[in-house]
Amino acid sequence: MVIEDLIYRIVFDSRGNRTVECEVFSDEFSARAIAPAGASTGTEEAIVKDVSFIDEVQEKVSRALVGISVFDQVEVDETLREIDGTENFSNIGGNFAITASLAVAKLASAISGFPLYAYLGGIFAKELPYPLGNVIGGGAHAKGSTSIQEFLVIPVGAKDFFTAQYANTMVHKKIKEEMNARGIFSAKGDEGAWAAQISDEMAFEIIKAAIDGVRDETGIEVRMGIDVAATELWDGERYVYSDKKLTTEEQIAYMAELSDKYDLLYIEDPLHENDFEGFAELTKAVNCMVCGDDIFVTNIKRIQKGIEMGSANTVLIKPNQIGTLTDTFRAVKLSKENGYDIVVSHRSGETEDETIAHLSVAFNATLIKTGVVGGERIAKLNELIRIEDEMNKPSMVKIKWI
Ligand SMILES: C=C(OP(=O)(O)O)C(=O)O
Ligand SMILES: [Mg+2]
Repeated sequence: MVIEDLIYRIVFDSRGNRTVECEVFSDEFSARAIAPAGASTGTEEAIVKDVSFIDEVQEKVSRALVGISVFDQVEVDETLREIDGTENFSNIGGNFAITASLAVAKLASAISGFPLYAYLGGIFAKELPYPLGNVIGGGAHAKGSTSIQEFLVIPVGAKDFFTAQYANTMVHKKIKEEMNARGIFSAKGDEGAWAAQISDEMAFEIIKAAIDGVRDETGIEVRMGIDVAATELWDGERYVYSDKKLTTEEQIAYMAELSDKYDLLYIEDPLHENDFEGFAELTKAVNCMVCGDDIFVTNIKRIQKGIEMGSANTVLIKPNQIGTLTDTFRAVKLSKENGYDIVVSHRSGETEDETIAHLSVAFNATLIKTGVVGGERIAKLNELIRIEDEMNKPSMVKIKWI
């Protein structure tokens, strides 16, 4: 079965921005994928091409891909790389490339009759990731709120995915109650996390109260994590918070202190995107997941450098950072072969596209980072609930850090 037709159309994302959707056709089958968009993007990410180039890109991509077998994902992805001709997809755009790549995988899955997680992950893909839920947010996702971009929760005590997501929704609700009780006005940021004019310290305290409440009511243990998105704080010399400026050494000490004080299970981007040494120093100093997002950008060259230097122990996987499913898979493979955990992640600008739910299962991710509430986040979380329902006796992944 070959790709018979490929079209792009412009649709909208959760921030109301225009984005591209790719739809591919073969026989009576069709499948589509939509590009998400970041706000705190890594410098080395695949380039996002303006949607106004849609006709030109469609002409190039469809001419190249029509006729290729829907089951030859590597050929499809290498062809996308070839017609682009650059490392970072600056020609056809990573957004146009990833949507074609994922749409073809979804088409192949539809034709094969296997759900995408099974088509990609095989019959032994039977473990579900824990949801890493964003409950309080600031930084580039909600200016005027906290300096740390994301305060995250992981319901490690839940025995199944449904209960895990349920626990995260309880924490999210309790945080609102806690803020109301303290007279703090809050609204929602880009990812559905609560945004408020509070200090980072206050955010930790509020979340602690909320997860204690959930434990008392349900017996489920919930741990905390953060995405500092430190590149956004770095001014070239220091990390600039609303209430302090820290040197690299002070930043590392601060991260270690937070990890101790709040028993953090997860710290993402604690240092700026080019500080491989700082990442390595912190990874040695703490006993939790230290995850690289902007530093690795799902790119095997940068992940390889991190592995050699001992930077981080976890890799954030965002398919649109690298531009094809094949390169995403290579990033996952390299990370895992070297003992790194992986976390499959949404972007702050999202849509109803649920593909990453399947990727998280196919790739046996430890966590899926995709918010807690909001239609575009719930699309992925509910898909995981469906996957759990449809699987015969799935289990949750074992988190080696607990
Ligand atoms: C999801 C994130 O944000 P963005 O999509 O804005 O890069 C992140 O930094 O992990
Ligand atoms: Mg991040």
